[in-house]
Amino acid sequence: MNPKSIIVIFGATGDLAKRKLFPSLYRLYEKGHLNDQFAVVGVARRPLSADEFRNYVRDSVETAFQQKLADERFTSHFYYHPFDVTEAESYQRLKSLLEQLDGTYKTEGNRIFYLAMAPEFFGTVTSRLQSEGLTETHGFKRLVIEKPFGHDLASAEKLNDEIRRVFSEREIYRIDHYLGKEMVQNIEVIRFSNAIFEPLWNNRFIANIQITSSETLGVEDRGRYYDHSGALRDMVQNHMLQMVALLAMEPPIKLTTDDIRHEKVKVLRALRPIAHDEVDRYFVRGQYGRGAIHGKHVPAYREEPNVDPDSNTETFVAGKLLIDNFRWAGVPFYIRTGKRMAEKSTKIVVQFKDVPMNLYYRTNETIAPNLLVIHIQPDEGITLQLNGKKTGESTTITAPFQLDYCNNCIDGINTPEAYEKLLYDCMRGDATNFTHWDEVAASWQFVDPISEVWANTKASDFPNYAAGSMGPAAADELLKQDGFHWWPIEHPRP
Ligand SMILES: NC(=O)C1=CN([C@@H]2O[C@H](COP(=O)(O)OP(=O)(O)OC[C@H]3O[C@@H](n4cnc5c(N)ncnc54)[C@H](OP(=O)(O)O)[C@@H]3O)[C@@H](O)[C@H]2O)C=CC1
Ligand SMILES: O=C1O[C@H](COP(=O)(O)O)[C@@H](O)[C@H](O)[C@H]1O
Repeated sequence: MNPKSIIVIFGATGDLAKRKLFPSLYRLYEKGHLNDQFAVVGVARRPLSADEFRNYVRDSVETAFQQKLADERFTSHFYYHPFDVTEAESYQRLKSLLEQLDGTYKTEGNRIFYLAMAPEFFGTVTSRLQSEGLTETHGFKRLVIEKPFGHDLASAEKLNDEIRRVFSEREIYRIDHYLGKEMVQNIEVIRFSNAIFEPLWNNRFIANIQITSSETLGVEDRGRYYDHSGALRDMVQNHMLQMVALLAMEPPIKLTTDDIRHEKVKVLRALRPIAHDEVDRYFVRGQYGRGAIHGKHVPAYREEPNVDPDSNTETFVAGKLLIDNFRWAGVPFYIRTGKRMAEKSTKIVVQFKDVPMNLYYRTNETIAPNLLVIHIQPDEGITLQLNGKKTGESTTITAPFQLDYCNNCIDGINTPEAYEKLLYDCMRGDATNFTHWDEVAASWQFVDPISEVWANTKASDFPNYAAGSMGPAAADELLKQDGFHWWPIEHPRP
């Protein structure tokens, strides 16, 4: 089914639209997932003509794919409507444009409003869309909303109340772009379609689960936003907890949006709350100092543009999460994420418990644990680490070996970009890979006490990790005290 819709992008001249949204729409168009019954209207303040905007879109696509567009077929679907979203009058002209385009492209009154602009505008835009009649349509109306969805539970509730006055929960698509990643979507398939995993997927057989999402980039030009956010709000509240939920949820009754979300919410609600006086025991914060990444010297976080030179903001978080339910009681989920780390890598390592009796036991030799590694990015695939006889040695000497499947090594397969999948899902009305309000609320509830403690206590040791390292030593201690260690994130492909 090819969806028909007008997509209104608020913030169409911004970084997100340019780097992600236009290229993703182009890929959908090129693959034939969009028929000709679609139009995109860009909204931003700067005065561009329709032609200038189309050139801007063309440029963004050509930059993303490093190839020239052959003709104007794709960009001819784009329109531009310059106005300041805080001014009520301009919405009437936008309304007329949408009605006119609806006739031209036969989009049956279907409208997607994509808020790709600063969150302070989310409430204003949604209420104006209603008061000026843009949401009165005979087709569907949907709201796509970018992160951050609030900066704590109270602000998220306020924002949610504002948008729920205009859009029902079913019409709201809260973006978490990790949910659009191929291998994040693969987690449930790996778990629920393999007879060898599901029986072992519990506290009887799993020792711990580790999720690492490390970046080599610093804050780039987002210092103003990031210095008020930090890694806990920027990455943990959303992407990291979403991955925890997918790894820990019960098998849903059916693979429907509601059933999957229901199971994820149950996990987030079962996270053991961290009391203020327990934060130091379960969580570690870090901030990068100067260092070198892949041989290039980079400045400390406090030296980045638009960052307070005395900033207390964390650029790294490691945490130990416990899920208080029958399946996971006693199994630590370790998470870590940070900027300016040694590698760009997102990986999940499931460490299985040791065999009950080590027949190959020798005083100075230990048997390696079985590991299931889910490679999210940049490499995609899974590795299963098993043990076998060490070649050429007697049967008492074991050695680990890896069964390796590489998803993005297959010739001709070009994994769709997360935004491409999410835009297409939204156009088709599939909200499975978007976050429900209950998930957002439960995540903030978990994260809030940690950010409260960190906001109120100055980290005396910041900066406490060098750019280009794997974070502060305390993150290693977190696992060491439980008898574990972080598994390496580099994974040389054969
Ligand atoms: N960039 C990214 O990689 C990511 C961004 N996000 C989120 O996406 C959203 C957009 O981010 P990003 O694109 O980086 O932001 P930018 O600052 O690059 O872009 C903001 C956009 O909003 C427009 N704008 C600002 N004020 C007004 C106004 N009063 N009326 C109309 N338009 C206005 C700007 O255009 P003009 O100046 O012409 O008005 C511009 O198009 C944010 O919520 C961000 O958190 C989420 C994940 C990643
Ligand atoms: O949402 C965000 O994610 C990016 C990391 O995304 P990835 O797809 O490159 O792993 C992060 O850089 C950014 O700070 C954060 O807002």
